[in-house]
This record gives sequence, C-alpha cells and structure tokens, in this order.
Amino acid sequence: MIGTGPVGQTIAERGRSAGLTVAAVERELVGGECSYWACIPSKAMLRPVTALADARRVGGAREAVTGKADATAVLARRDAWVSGWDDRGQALFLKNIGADLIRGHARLDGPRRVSVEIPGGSAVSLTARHAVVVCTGSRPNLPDLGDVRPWTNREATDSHSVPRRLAVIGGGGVGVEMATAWQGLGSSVTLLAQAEGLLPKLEPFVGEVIARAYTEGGIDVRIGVTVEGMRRPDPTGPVTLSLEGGEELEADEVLLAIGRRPLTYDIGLRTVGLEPGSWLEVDDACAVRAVAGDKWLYALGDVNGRALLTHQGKYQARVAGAVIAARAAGRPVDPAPWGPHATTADNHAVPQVFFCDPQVGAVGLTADQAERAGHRIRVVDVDTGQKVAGAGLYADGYTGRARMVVDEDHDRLLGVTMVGPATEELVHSATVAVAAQVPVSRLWHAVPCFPSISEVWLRLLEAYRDTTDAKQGR
Ligand SMILES: Cc1cc2nc3c(=O)[nH]c(=O)nc-3n(C[C@H](O)[C@H](O)[C@H](O)COP(=O)(O)OP(=O)(O)OC[C@H]3O[C@@H](n4cnc5c(N)ncnc54)[C@H](O)[C@@H]3O)c2cc1C
Ligand SMILES: NC(=O)c1ccc[n+]([C@@H]2O[C@H](COP(=O)([O-])OP(=O)(O)OC[C@H]3O[C@@H](n4cnc5c(N)ncnc54)[C@H](O)[C@@H]3O)[C@@H](O)[C@H]2O)c1
Repeated sequence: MIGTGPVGQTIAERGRSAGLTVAAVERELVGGECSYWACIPSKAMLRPVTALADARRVGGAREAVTGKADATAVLARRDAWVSGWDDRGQALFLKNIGADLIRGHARLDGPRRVSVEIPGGSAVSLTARHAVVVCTGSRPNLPDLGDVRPWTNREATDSHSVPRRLAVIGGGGVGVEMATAWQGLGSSVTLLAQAEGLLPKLEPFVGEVIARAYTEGGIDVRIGVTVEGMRRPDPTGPVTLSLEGGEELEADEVLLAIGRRPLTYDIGLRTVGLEPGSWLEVDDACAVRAVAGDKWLYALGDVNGRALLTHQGKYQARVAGAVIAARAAGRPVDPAPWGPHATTADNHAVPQVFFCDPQVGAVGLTADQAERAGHRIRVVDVDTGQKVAGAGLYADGYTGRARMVVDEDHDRLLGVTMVGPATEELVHSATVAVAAQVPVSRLWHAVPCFPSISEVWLRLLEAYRDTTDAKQGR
C-alpha cells in the first residue's frame, strides 16, 4: 500500500488482521497530513480558543477570565500533539502490527507492481499478490504565486509565530477553522470568501450564523470578494492583496484555503492506463473503476475524492480491508448496500464537524441536495438558543440553530445540521439516526436527557409533529 496517513494505517492493520503480508510505503511522515498538518494540530490549536470562548459565555466563569489565550502555551501544546513532527511512534505502530515500512516515493509500475525510489538513490520493486492500495491523500490547491509564499494548511498548522495580520482566502473548512484559531491566538484576521459564503456545501443558515458570530467577535468577514492579485515585494515584508473593485488589503501572512487536489500526479498512473493528477474514482468496494478485469487496485481516503475526511477514509479502509480479505481467501464479496463490503455511508451518511466557534455539525443531505435527488421532503428548523433549556444553561445568550430533513415517503431522516456551541458531540446521534434509517416515529422513544443540549432532538420532533398536525388539520 502507498501512503501511511490515517487511512493507510487502517488498511495496513486490516490487511494484517486478515493474515496478509503488508508492505507500507511512506515518503514523508508516517501519520500523514492528518497527524502533522491538518486534523490534529488544528484541533489542538482550536480547543484552547473555544474553551476560553465558552467560559466567556457563562456568567460567573466569565468574570474569572481576565486574559487572552497564551499563544506560546497553545502552540507548545500543539507541538506535543504532533510529537514535534517526529513519526517514530506511528512507525512503531506499523512495526507492532507486523507491516513492513518502506521509506521512499512509490509509483505504480504496471499491474500489481510498485517501484519505490529510496532516498539516497536506490530502488525497491514490489509485486502484490492480492492488492495495491493507494492512500496518498491530497495537497492544497495552490496556483503558482511566485514570491508571495502564501500559507497553506502546512504553515497554518505548524507556524511558531502569530502573524499580526492574517488574511484568509477561502470560506471552506480550513478557512473558517483557521480564522477562529489564529484570531484566538491574537492575529487580526480578515476572511475573504466567494459569493456563496462560508461553508457553502452545508445548509445556507450555517454560513450566515458563522459570519454573524465571526463579525461580532472581531473577524473581518468579507463575502463575495474576489482576490485579483497578490504581491510581496519585500520577502520579509507584508503581502498586499488586490481585491476586485480596486481596493487593496495588506497582511503579514495570507492563508490560501481554496480546496484540495489529489496526490496522484507522480504515482505512475500512466503505467496502468490512468491519467496523472486525476481523482481515483472507485466503486463501493473502493476498487478503482477504470481498472478492468481482476480487482487489484484500490484507492482510499482523500485520493478517491469521495469525502475528504479522516473518519470517512478510515471507514473506507475498514470496508476495503474486508473486501480484500474475502477476495484473498476466495470467499464471495457481498455488494449489498449497508453490508460489510460496501461503503454505503459514503453516499448517504457522511458526518462532519467543523470545530470553529461556534461549532458546526452535519450529516447526510441538505434540503437542497435532497430535493435535487428527487426526495419528497419536509424541513424543520429549531432555534436552539430559544427552544432548548440546556443550551441556555450551557451558554448565556446561546445562539444556534438545527435542521432536520425528513423523507416524507419513508418516515426517516435524510440529513441533520446543527450550528452552535458544543454541537460537535451531538453529531453522532444524528449520524446514528441517518445511517440506521431510524423511523421518525421511533425517534420519539429516544428520549434526550434534561437539561442537555440534546433536547434539540425533542424540539425538532415537536416541530415536525406540529407541522404534521397542521397539515392534517388537527
Ligand atoms: C487544515 C485541515 C484540517 C482538517 N481537519 C480535519 C478534521 O478535523 N477531521 C477530519 O476528518 N478531516 C480533517 N481534514 C481532512 C483530513 O486531513 C484528510 O481527510 C486526511 O488527512 C486524509 O487521510 P489520507 O490518509 O487519505 O491522506 P493523508 O493524511 O494526506 O496521508 C497520505 C500519506 O501518503 C503519503 N504519500 C503521498 N504520495 C506518496 C507516494 N508517492 N509514496 C509514498 N507515500 C506517499 C504522504 O506523505 C502522506 O503521509 C483536515 C484537512 C485540513 C487541510
Ligand atoms: N473539521 C473538519 O472535518 C475539516 C476541517 C478542515 C478541512 N476539512 C476538509 O479538508 C478539505 C479541504 O478544505 P478546504 O477548506 O481547503 O476546501 P473546501 O473545498 O472545503 O473549501 C474551499 C473554499 O474555497 C472557495 N474557493 C475556491 N476557489 C476560490 C478562490 N479562487 N478564491 C476564494 N475562494 C475560493 C470555495 O468556494 C470553497 O468554499 C475539505 O474537503 C474538508 O472536508 C475538514
């Protein structure tokens, strides 16, 4: 297998547990982008910032919070979470499960073959009896900007100094999370997003709530602004952004967070008839569709473009591991949806949490996506701060909202979205409801504890019942 990020490590473990021999090739750090420049360091930076913000929202605690986050201490905590960018611990994990770690750059070299360029000039050739699994992840979408040297997710998560002024371009997950983190650490942040707003893949109210909260909290949020150019004439000086309409914006650093590209441009795809640089499209067993005949090439995690999320890639690895083990043992593969050999949740129940302030959690389809997919739906919304006692107890003046999208023909949920402080731990309840296709009538029997924020579920069900009664004239 190629790439030992969280997804590669999971498939290595699954392969070993099935008794297969596993060679794991890594060209950089075992643990991948997620461990060193994405999920882990970003959350290590965000948690102290949101903890402080939470305390400030509670009378009695607020009075005890007299200072700002200690950026040096926060970044030291972040450094500890990434083990100082030292991967020996994760390499030991591979050793302990009995996988062979080969350090070098891997490329496909025809069907079932992989050649590894070892630093120092030697090479290793590998031939897979059962499967080659590509888990090479993604890289930032980064146009050539010459001397501007913008931050990518790497600098945004490994920097040891806090820029006085940070411009963030892109209102997706990286942009909104890093805006919260760096503003909390003392930067003056300007967040520039296109007309579609913040977190545009989610329900529209999410971006509106976040934009309002950010603006009130001092982040300069500019929606519908196009950056036409950037320059940094003095390599040690600030960067100037030219905005559409002629305005200029000066910042000490600029973070470019405008999406990702698959890391497939130099992995030998041509040797198996595939296009370098393309996303590796897979079926629900995670086998690469374009490879004809025997299923021997699999692609998991970011590189297949299905859902650029660690947990979803690891899910794919658990399923593909079962598929590869079955095929290796000559057992049948069961392609039935929701069975052991199909990544059905990729299509219906992908959960995600953005750990910004306020947090966002969502699973399944938005109302718009559900309608476009042809479902007959009903949408119910709840103002969490107004309707849920537990929310008010959690934070004075709690601001948040929740939505559930109900499939009217099948009495089940297609999607749930929540925004507001502390929603990150609520998302899994929604994921269980959506993935298990729990009938709405049965959800009434899943009683949320009083007075927790979970009672938002009760309010959603009541709102659904009330609109049902109104429809039926009761
Ligand atoms: C700032 C940021 C924050 C994020 N936060 C979250 C979050 O909170 N939760 C979440 O679920 N997702 C989050 N994500 C997304 C998450 O990081 C990715 O979905 C995840 O890293 C994908 O895992 P992967 O194993 O597919 O790839 P990666 O983690 O990118 O690992 C791929 C590995 O393959 C190696 N590799 C590549 N090419 C080769 C080659 N030719 N030979 C050998 N090795 C190779 C790389 O060196 C790397 O180690 C975040 C992303 C960013 C950018
Ligand atoms: N907590 C989490 O789970 C988490 C956090 C961060 C990132 N991620 C994942 O990492 C991936 C990458 O995140 P991302 O934020 O880089 O990508 P993204 O695709 O989520 O967002 C990119 C944003 O940039 C905007 N954009 C594109 N071109 C632009 C341009 N020229 N100028 C201004 N804006 C432009 C897009 O409209 C979009 O809103 C995402 O798919 C996300 O799932 C997950």
